[in-house]
Amino acid sequence: MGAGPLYLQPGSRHLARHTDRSCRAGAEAGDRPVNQLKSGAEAGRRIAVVLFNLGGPDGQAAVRPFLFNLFRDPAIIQAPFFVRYPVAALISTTRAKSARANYALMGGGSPLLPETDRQARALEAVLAERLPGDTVKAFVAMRYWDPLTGETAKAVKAWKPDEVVLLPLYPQYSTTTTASSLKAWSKAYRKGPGRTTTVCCYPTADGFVQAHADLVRAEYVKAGSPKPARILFSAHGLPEKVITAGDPYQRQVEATAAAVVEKLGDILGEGVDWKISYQSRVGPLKWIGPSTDEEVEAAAHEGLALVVTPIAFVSEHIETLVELDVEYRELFYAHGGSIYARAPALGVAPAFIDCLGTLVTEALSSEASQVCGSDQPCPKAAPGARA
Ligand SMILES: C=CC1=C(C)c2cc3[nH]c(cc4nc(cc5[nH]c(cc1n2)c(C)c5CCC(=O)O)C(CCC(=O)O)=C4C)c(C)c3C=C
Ligand SMILES: [Fe+2]
Ligand SMILES: [Fe+2]
Repeated sequence: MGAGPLYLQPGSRHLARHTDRSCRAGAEAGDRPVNQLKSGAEAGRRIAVVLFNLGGPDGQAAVRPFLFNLFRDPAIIQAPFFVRYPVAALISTTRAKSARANYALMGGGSPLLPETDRQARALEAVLAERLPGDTVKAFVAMRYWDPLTGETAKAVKAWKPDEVVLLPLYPQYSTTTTASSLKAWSKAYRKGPGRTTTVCCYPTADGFVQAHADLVRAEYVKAGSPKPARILFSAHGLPEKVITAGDPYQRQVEATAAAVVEKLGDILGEGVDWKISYQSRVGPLKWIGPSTDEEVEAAAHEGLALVVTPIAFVSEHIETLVELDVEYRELFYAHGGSIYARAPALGVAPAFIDCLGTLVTEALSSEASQVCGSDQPCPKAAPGARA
């Protein structure tokens, strides 16, 4: 597995540039008056914001090649090239049939790109208001399917930005997602124009947490405010050895859940509790737990109403629309559960998009090459951060 701690390079230049302020919940910089963010010399900047996500097949024919791209990534399968390629070919071929059936439930392909495009347009609108005089364009770079990172890097180069802000749509940092995307970007954007600043992660950033809390509360109320009930924060799982090797993902997922819980004091308490679980296990390795299916089954047996909320995905895709909405729902009812509700992914929730806007303005006003919307310790030098 890609457990190499790419983000911990003691003695690197990045480490020295990582200032104290870059790891605070990022509200201040975005709230600063615009004229404090840019001097006259900087007025009229061309600002490219690059949104990173995993990507998903856009139709049935794309499922196998998408899976091949995913499994040949050394961040996902850590093995030499000559082992990884045949393994990727084998897994993508054997997994393609069931994966195609799941994508067919969503109309044939993944909604991830249209969802991400909507987020890109919403972010442009927020930034156009916050940075009048500058021209901001949000680009989408997917890791395993179109628009692939190399293609987006070419488009950004051609646009000739003065500033480039790298903004992963992974709130919690992982070597398997954030680092993999940023590494691909570094390679593709070598010698590209503009000053680059990387947002590493934002597991406890204000608007991100608030948007989650609002969506969970609304879903719980819509379900009739049942008691006894459980709010289940479901995150994508990872092999245990990735975490043991130093990946901060699980710690950051826990920090997100704790921050959302703090805002849900009005519904949590007597008769309503919460838990974290991990979904989407792939392959034979031991993954972190508890698993979402175990927790769904346990809640049904305990006679609890369940409100499941995706906590590490910011848009709807196969793991929300099929796993959470179809598979786990069926599992819950099969085990005698009564009420199963699912809070939507953040999508273009205004508080979330506003938070992304704040992360971008904070990055633009930062001297450091990497900023982070978190009060948690962050990876010191994400690949992609400028030297
Ligand atoms: C927090 C986000 C994600 C982490 C961490 C992650 C790790 C991870 N994923 C796989 C294997 C698969 N992931 C697949 C799809 C997929 N995964 C994420 C997010 C995270 N993955 C997204 C956004 C998507 C795209 C979904 C879409 O709508 O297309 C798939 C393909 C689907 C399937 O066949 O189940 C696989 C396979 C591993 C092995 C891993 C960590 C090691
Ligand atoms: Fe995944
Ligand atoms: Fe049962």
